[in-house]
Amino acid sequence: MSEPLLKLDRISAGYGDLTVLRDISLTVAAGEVLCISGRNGVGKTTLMRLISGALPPQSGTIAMNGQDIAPLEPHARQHIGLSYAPQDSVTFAPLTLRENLSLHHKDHSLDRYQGLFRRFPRIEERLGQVAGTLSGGERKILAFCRVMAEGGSLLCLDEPTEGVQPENITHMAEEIRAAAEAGRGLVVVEQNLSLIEQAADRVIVIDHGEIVHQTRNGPEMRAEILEKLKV
Ligand SMILES: Nc1ncnc2c1ncn2[C@@H]1O[C@H](COP(=O)(O)OP(=O)(O)OP(=O)(O)O)[C@@H](O)[C@H]1O
Repeated sequence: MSEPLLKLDRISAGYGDLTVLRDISLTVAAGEVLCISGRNGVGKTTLMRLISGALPPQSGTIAMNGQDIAPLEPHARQHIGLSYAPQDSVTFAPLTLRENLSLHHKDHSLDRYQGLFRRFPRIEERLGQVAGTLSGGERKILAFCRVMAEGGSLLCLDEPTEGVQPENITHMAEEIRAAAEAGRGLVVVEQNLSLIEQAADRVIVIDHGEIVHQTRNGPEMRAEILEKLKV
């Protein structure tokens, strides 16, 4: 059998002496959407930092397509197909939307965004506006468009829907499903149950740095997640 796109085996990670994640094992296959949910401060962003390469593991292994990626810096992981949109969406405030979307591509072309512009027409309408004047939700959509167009085989999105209105959450879910159907794998940290229901194949709930529940998307999923999110 082929190796999963992403495999974490018994990972622990944290900051200095503080261990935030304990004994995390998970896989993501090509064509699969794995959502990670959990209450505030339980380690979801820490997990994304670990996958993206911003944070080294304290123990355990992390592999992409069977290759140990622990030694690889974030840019090297990006080079082998890992695209990451952090929770605090990286947009360059003094630059226009056009520049935010195009400067990191050699050809500076916006052609790769045509499908995304159809789903999020306000982004295309405002290409000449500087990103610093966007609302919080609009900035999240801009960052979402940028990462979805990056072309990575593994997309990691940290709370893409924060501050985004329901109609656009549905559009994000459609894009996520389309990416999965095109064979990409996605890890999406998300609290929004609507996005999870519309986009996930599977969901993992983290609490106190450990996986406390795993389930496939289905009629019982919402109730199971809500039960695990109870304080
Ligand atoms: N740079 C850091 N140094 C020390 N502790 C940190 C650092 N970043 C995060 N933490 C701590 O790690 C724990 C997990 O934080 P993390 O951001 O991973 O949580 P989260 O599940 O993403 O939360 P939220 O849902 O609020 O975004 C928290 O207790 C946080 O205070």
